[in-house]
Amino acid sequence: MHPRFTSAFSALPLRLQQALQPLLDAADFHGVLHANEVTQLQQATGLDADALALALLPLAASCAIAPVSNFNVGAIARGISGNWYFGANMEFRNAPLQQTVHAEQSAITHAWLRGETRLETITVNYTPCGHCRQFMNELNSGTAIRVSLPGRAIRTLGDYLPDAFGPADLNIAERLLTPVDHGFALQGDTLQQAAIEAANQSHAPYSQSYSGVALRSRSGQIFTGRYAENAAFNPSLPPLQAALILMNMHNEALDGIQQAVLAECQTATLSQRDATRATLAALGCHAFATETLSAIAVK
Ligand SMILES: O=c1ccn([C@H]2C[C@H](O)[C@@H](CO)O2)c(=O)[nH]1
Ligand SMILES: [Zn+2]
Repeated sequence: MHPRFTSAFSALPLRLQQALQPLLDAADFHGVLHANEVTQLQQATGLDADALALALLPLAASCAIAPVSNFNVGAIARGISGNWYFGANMEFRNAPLQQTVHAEQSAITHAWLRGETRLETITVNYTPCGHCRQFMNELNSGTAIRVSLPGRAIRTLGDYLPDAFGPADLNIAERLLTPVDHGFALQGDTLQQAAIEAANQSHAPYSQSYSGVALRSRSGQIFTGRYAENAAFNPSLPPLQAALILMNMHNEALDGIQQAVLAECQTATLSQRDATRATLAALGCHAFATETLSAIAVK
């Protein structure tokens, strides 16, 4: 298993360790537990789904990158497919705190990028902050998503976010996780096409400034991220952060990005370009060159 899991793994109940070991040892373990694996783990441990997710939280929290706070937050998003997705907070040295990714955003975006279309429950090791509650209120599950925390009764987002402000207040019907295709033509090389494809699936109903990012990692793999806007604007997740979430879940070091492409419309109201370049530079990636910078998606 990846070394970041070993310490948390060794503190898990023995039966859970035994059932988990082959899954974590698989070379293709990328922070997802498929529905059949979840069932298998429940059978082996006798835990119900909620208790199992709580027991697994220390593993998700092991994926945290928190050089500023040293505060590791782990989350598990549970989709209607039955698949579970790990998430963890990510902080970036030499960048503003605003670039931080919260564990809940990580787990939700992880699920979204892997094609999950609705979430039922999110399990987190700390009470979700206001920013995360607002981020979750963008989901197509609305305030019904179940929120499970250690030592607390399960409640819904509605309980944690009463009198919520959300997309409906701006007369927006689109919701996060409902599949969309903005129809921009794919063009350019593989990385550019991946970025455009991500922009096509981005959630930007407030600005229509669709955007996507594609990163080529040290191992040569491509990771894409979609922009996820929020009705309250500030909790929006930039496309670079989404791609970094996937990269982190794939055990790839964030400081090993070889090349990055941002796809966005030149005529859009908003631009991710400068913020993306700055955060990439903070990660030591300067291959956000002008020629690859603006893989302009053409409708
Ligand atoms: O709901 C929360 C609250 C905080 N954090 C992270 C953000 C930051 O990295 C650290 C300190 O706030 O904890 C989360 O991931 N989720
Ligand atoms: Zn938060």
